[in-house]
Amino acid sequence: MRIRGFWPGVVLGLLLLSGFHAHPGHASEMAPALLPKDSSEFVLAPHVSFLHDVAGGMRLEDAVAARRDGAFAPLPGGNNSFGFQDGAFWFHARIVNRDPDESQWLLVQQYPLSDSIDLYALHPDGRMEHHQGGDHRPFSARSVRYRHPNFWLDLPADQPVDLFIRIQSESSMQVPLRLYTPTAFAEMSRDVQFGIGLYYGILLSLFFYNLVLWLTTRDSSYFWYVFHLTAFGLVLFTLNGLGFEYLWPDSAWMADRSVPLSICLAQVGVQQFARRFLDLRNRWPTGDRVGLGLIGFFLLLGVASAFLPYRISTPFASASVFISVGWVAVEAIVAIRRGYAPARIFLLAWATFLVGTAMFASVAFALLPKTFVTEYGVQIGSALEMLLLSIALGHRYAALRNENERIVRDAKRQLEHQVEKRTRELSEALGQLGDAHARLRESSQRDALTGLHTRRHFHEQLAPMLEEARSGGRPLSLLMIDLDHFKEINDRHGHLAGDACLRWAAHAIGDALRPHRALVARFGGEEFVAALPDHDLAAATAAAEKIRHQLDSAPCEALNRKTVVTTSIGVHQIDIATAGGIDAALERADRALYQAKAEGRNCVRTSTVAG
Ligand SMILES: Nc1nc2c(ncn2[C@@H]2O[C@H](COP(=O)(O)OP(=O)(O)OP(=O)(O)O)[C@@H](O)[C@H]2O)c(=O)[nH]1
Repeated sequence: MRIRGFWPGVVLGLLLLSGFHAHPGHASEMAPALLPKDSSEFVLAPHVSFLHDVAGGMRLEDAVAARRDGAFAPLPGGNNSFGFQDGAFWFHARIVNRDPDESQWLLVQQYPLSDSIDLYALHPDGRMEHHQGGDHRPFSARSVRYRHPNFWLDLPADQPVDLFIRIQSESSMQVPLRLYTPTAFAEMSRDVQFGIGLYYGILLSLFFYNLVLWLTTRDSSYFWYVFHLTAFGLVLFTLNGLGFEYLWPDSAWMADRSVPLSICLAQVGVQQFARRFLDLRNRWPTGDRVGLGLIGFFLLLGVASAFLPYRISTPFASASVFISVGWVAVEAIVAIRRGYAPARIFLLAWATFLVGTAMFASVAFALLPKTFVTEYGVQIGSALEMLLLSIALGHRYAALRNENERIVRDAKRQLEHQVEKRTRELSEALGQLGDAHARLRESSQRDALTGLHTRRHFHEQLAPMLEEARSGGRPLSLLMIDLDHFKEINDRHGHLAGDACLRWAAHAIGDALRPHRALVARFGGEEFVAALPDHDLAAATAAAEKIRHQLDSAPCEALNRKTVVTTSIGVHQIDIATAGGIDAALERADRALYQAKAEGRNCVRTSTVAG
């Protein structure tokens, strides 16, 4: 596989843009090319002389005459490349075939982009063969269906044949001419086709692999990788002459435009892929803007190359490639310095491509010997580059996935922490609410003035006490306690003093009944009620007496005044076997109290009625 004239062609093209001209004064007769016996291929360059027909109007007769006049000159420095030139070039070589067994030879112009090639073979017997080739002629016109222009030559043994070759081309002017025997050509082209197939096979498998990855992940990096790979593949396809052979065999227009167009597309792909892969927008905004600028430039140049002459658009696009390629390397280095690990493989990939290309260019400049690795540097370098970029994409994907997983993990941990905190706060609030509720319940069960239980709470508590007494077969008694002549206390000492006396009496009752495990409540006004578990009538009466005595024996000291407060108490033992209910029992105790009041107050009376 030969790629005459891509990177080295570009460099040479730029160097030689000014062009070489034959100087008639230096004309010399070249030694004829002697094809030795048993040879199978032959490089023609050392035997080729040339004439630059700047106006392009010379005909064969003129060229023959000019050669006779010594106007043809040897190739400058043996170099068969002239860069971009105006007009036409005439080349001449005299060939003498020394092999009587091999009269059929194939002349191959190993540069696929020449526009028009006219080959004239002048035989000593006056016979003249004329062949035409180049990518401005249909592909089907070629002697052999091959990516390089080629021409069958009849070279009878020991007869000098003068070859005059006229080349006119908008692309670089190159004449890497080689002669092959049919067998040698078949073997050479088989090996080359195998190499080409291998190379595009690698590119195709990477293409489909990453295409599928793009379709499944929808990560645009994969798309731009595939774009870059396709466009770069197209550049080589075009430069190899395969574009003309397989894609546009009849289109001279496409043959001319495909080189600058594919170069521009490849650079758009490279820049866009680098922007996405390195995430320049976030990592290096200035670099990102320069990348965008380059994309805009190559897009414009791509469109312009449809109209610009090939000799302007191609060298311009090729020279711009150096800036673009260098810039990508700068972007990768900046990304690495900013701590983006996947950019290392990216840079390595880029380096393999650049080294491969540099090796290839060095061969063209004769700086390195021609070996398999150096000659196929661009292919090896670019295949390695594509492979490494594919690996880099995988790494980048893994890095992104790990980052995502880390974010999800962190978010989950934070959420758990939050939930834990909120649960703690909630249970604290619930605890406080429970306390408040308990306090509220307690306060609703207590009488505000005396601190004793309320009548309602007494009712609620008495029911279970009664039930307990019933089930245990134990006695339960009630006391109805009413302060005597309390109205008088209020009237005489005022309501506040009355309140103080009520509180005092309540405390005294509570203190007196504490040893009795009694349930004590304010029944209303200056009346109190008490339930005494495990007290029969006698025990309850004794407790009542204790209360009555306690109040009677010590005056209430309220508002600096001593007030005697006496009390009347009615006692009733609930008949737990036949009791009709709480209200009935309370009424019986109340009746006993009434009796105490009626019998002079400050005394204890018991209920005689069962129930
Ligand atoms: N200071 C004060 N007085 C109250 C309170 N509740 C009721 N009283 C008073 O207690 C008095 C009860 O009067 P009565 O029902 O006539 O009974 P009494 O004067 O105690 O006479 P007897 O019960 O028949 O001995 C009324 O004057 C009520 O105003 C209270 O919370 N504070």
